[in-house]
Amino acid sequence: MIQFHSVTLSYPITGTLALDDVSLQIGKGEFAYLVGHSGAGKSSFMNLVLKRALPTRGEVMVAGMSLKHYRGRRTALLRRRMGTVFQDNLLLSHLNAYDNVAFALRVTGVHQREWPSRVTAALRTVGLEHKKYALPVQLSQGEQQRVAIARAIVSDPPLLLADEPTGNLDPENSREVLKVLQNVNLRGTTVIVATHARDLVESYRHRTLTLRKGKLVRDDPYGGYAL
Ligand SMILES: Nc1ncnc2c1ncn2[C@@H]1O[C@H](COP(=O)(O)OP(=O)(O)OP(=O)(O)O)[C@@H](O)[C@H]1O
Repeated sequence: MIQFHSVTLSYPITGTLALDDVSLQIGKGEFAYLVGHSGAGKSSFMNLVLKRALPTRGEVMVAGMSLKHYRGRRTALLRRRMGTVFQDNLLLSHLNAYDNVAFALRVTGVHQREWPSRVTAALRTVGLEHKKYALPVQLSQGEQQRVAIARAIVSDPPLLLADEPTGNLDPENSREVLKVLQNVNLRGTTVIVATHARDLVESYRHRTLTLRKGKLVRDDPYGGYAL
């Protein structure tokens, strides 16, 4: 699903070396954590996969195709095929949970006739079917994050990128969100989670990639937090 071939990212202007000669492969259907101290390069990794940043050297491939070959409209289409969940998932405050999730289908051009079944299924996956009429303000932070996950998966993306998805959550909500991400993975979606949450990485073991100062220093197939 993702291949990095000797990828270096040095940000223009500041010249910061965010990723340094990183090579790795993440297969279809895998669940992988990306861990590392602040500034280690986790978000930069995500930005490269989303083609929000371009490698200074090396090559990034997604679904077997080099991102070099994606331009303009195709880049936009590629991004739409990736679900993203971030720490601060801003739901639209005037829309209820259902409409927030449906909004993702509207922008991807899915026919309106398909919305009810798909939105309901996505809300069911995150355990919030019963809260579909709730506005974001009426939901806990953990529930809001789960709506954000429903929004990210409603268009059935083959790949889900989650950058600090539990960053704002207490331990109980963090575990709920992690379980939801695991369920999404069990349905076949490749899931990559960048996180600082040592307890989650230790409790819910998956392949763990460790970055240190932009270098990939560990790749543990059975997980474990080794910072
Ligand atoms: N747009 C940018 N321009 C210049 N430097 C940047 C930019 N974004 C990130 N950096 C730098 O690149 C390095 C890697 O940052 P990155 O955000 O990828 O780390 P991170 O592991 O995600 O950190 P955190 O856990 O704090 O989010 C850091 O030194 C950071 O200051």
